[in-house]
Amino acid sequence: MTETVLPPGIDCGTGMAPVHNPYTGEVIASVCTVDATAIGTIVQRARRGRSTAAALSRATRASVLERTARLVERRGESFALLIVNEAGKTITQARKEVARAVNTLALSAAEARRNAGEVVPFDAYEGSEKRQGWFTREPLGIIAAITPFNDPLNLVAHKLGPAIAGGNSVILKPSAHTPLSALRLVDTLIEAGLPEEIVTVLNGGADIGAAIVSAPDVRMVSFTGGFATGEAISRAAGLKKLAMDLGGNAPVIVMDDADLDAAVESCVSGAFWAAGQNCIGTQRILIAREVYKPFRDAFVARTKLLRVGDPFDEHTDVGPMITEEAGRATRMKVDAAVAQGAVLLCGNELNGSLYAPTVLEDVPATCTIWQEEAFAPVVVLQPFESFEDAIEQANAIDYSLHAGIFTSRLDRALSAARLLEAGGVMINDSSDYRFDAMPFGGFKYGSMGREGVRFAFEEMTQPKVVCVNHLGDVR
Ligand SMILES: NC(=O)c1ccc[n+]([C@@H]2O[C@H](COP(=O)([O-])OP(=O)(O)OC[C@H]3O[C@@H](n4cnc5c(N)ncnc54)[C@H](O)[C@@H]3O)[C@@H](O)[C@H]2O)c1
Repeated sequence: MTETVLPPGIDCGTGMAPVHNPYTGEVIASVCTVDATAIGTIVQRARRGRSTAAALSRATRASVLERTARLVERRGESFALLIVNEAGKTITQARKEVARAVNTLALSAAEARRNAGEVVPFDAYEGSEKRQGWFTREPLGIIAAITPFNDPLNLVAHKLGPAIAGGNSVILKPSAHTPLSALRLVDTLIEAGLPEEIVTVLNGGADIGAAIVSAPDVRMVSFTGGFATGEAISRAAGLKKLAMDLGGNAPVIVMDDADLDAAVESCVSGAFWAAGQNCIGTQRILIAREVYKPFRDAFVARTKLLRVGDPFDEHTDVGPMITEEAGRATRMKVDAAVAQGAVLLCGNELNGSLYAPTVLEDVPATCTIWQEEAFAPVVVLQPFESFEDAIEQANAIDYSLHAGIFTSRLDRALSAARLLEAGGVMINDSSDYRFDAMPFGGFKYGSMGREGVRFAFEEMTQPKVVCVNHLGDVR
């Protein structure tokens, strides 16, 4: 499949860029790219979009989003195939992503109808009894949305849905690896009735990304991606609102009283879903010393059963990494850990872009694979001596999106929920559980703002207070 996809409304300035299937390496499409010289035209269009978007009633925004959700659902299989083709997710995982995107769009429509502001209780305070008022939620204007490769549809829906619901215009730059799902989603929004100038999709890399985030008319940058890119964006953006959904290195604690079978099953999925290219994927499993050996043996045995291969095959559990280079970089990090004393229990084999699910133990805490986000199908097993030790090890890393704990004791579960420094604590689930309506984001380094439709909607709108002074008596 080779096709030319032009972003609506912008001329193809710098030529075409190939999009590759990560499994076969085949070019599946060519997309028109733009560079920083196009930024003036882009912002001009976004300004027009801003006025159009703000003038749409909430009812219109909601019905466009509802129609889009229905269209995406109806064409679910074709969206899923596109995700497999450009991102290399397995077909089963791609179908789940489509279902989640439908929900994200439907939630956004509901938010457009629901979240209209609040009454401000002026009259409840002495001295302001003569006043009455409320606040509304107003659009911010132009929002720059920058998205990563790993959930090429749903993470785009998480930006566009709330932004449109809030009456904003958007300049969207999806990952250069996976622009096709984003382009198709925007086409679908337009088909559902969204005026074209409200969303401008741009294909390209860091160059155009940096130009967008530094454009003065842009009021907010909503970014999902890695720490280094987040740092570059925060330096370039200047005085703009920033929402930063960055990486993780998620810990899951397995207590001695846990249901070990459930913990193994859930952690295998948590570690290797989407070939580990998942910001809340389980990277460090901390296991009570008493159950370390049975957990480890069962975990490694279960991991070895995973079928690695063609993501279009319904039976495949683990598809490719986004590029062969990402696989090579992962293997180097694992080799470095082994050279420093880590024990390889399985995996670390690279075949094209397929990287075998990898389990390590005895990893020195100084290793990159312990300290930093792997974003790969690699997991580290580590025993702990006490609950306090587990919490300390879990919290030792400065990147913190989600954490998990398996235990049958309610007191331990609730203590962990209180003590784990993470944006979400999953009890009897691995770290990678996410429901699209919940507040989603990290604690600690770099994290700013929250996604999850209601929360993103609030980030992407601003309150405006209206206060009425009753000059006469108020009864
Ligand atoms: N917290 C979350 O919700 C979440 C979800 C998914 C992925 N992620 C993170 O995303 C990362 C993986 O995705 P990736 O490799 O695509 O991330 P990345 O940071 O390399 O790229 C993300 C996006 O930023 C763009 N970009 C690159 N340089 C830029 C610049 N200087 N200015 C503006 N834009 C620029 C890229 O082209 C891409 O569209 C991982 O770290 C993962 O944890 C986070």
